[in-house]
Amino acid sequence: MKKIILASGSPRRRELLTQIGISFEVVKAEGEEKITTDDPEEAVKELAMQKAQEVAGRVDADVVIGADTVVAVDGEIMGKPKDPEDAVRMIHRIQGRDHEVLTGVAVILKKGEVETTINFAETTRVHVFPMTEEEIQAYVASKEPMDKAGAYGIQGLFAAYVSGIEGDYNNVVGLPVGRLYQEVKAIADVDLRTL
Ligand SMILES: Cc1cn([C@H]2C[C@H](O)[C@@H](COP(=O)(O)OP(=O)(O)OP(=O)(O)O)O2)c(=O)[nH]c1=O
Repeated sequence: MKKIILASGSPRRRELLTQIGISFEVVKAEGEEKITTDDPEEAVKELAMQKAQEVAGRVDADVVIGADTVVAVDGEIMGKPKDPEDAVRMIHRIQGRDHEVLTGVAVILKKGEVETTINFAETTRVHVFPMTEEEIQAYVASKEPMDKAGAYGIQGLFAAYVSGIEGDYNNVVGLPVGRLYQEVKAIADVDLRTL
């Protein structure tokens, strides 16, 4: 059996890869990633690649998958909230309007001496109902926002405030598994489920 590594500590990404029948191990990337651009698409691609490269550099594997998710609204990139006040600020920015969730994906594949890299960003538009101050405070008090980009989880309590999305739902949760699986098959001729 060839070795696939997910370079992410996110339980959501783990569940999504497992859901489509991929067997893998988790090795969380260490150190701080650095963004060198303020373009959200380029930023998430860069962050995902840094995570995948860090792990591929120290662990022997056939495939390493890195990912990073951010929320973008009016050109502002929002990662995870620093504290509850930051979470309140982020929810204020997205309530009652649309924003984008971007997940960058990086895959490093090694076949003998040949190394292939795949790096893309997937964007999903999310529409959020208007929220009252009480609703925002109660949502942040639930602690659900604290480990999530943009301070919300569409798969959790926050679903009560989502009126719709355009694009891949799994991308909002943290990994566009369909596109990931298909791109690896098309570009590297590798089936991640049977590798
Ligand atoms: C917008 C949104 C984000 N998220 C999550 C997905 C990611 O886990 C997290 C964004 O943080 P990331 O920094 O992308 O990932 P991570 O820190 O969880 O894991 P690692 O750095 O080890 O790869 O936000 C949701 O679960 N639901 C949502 O609706």
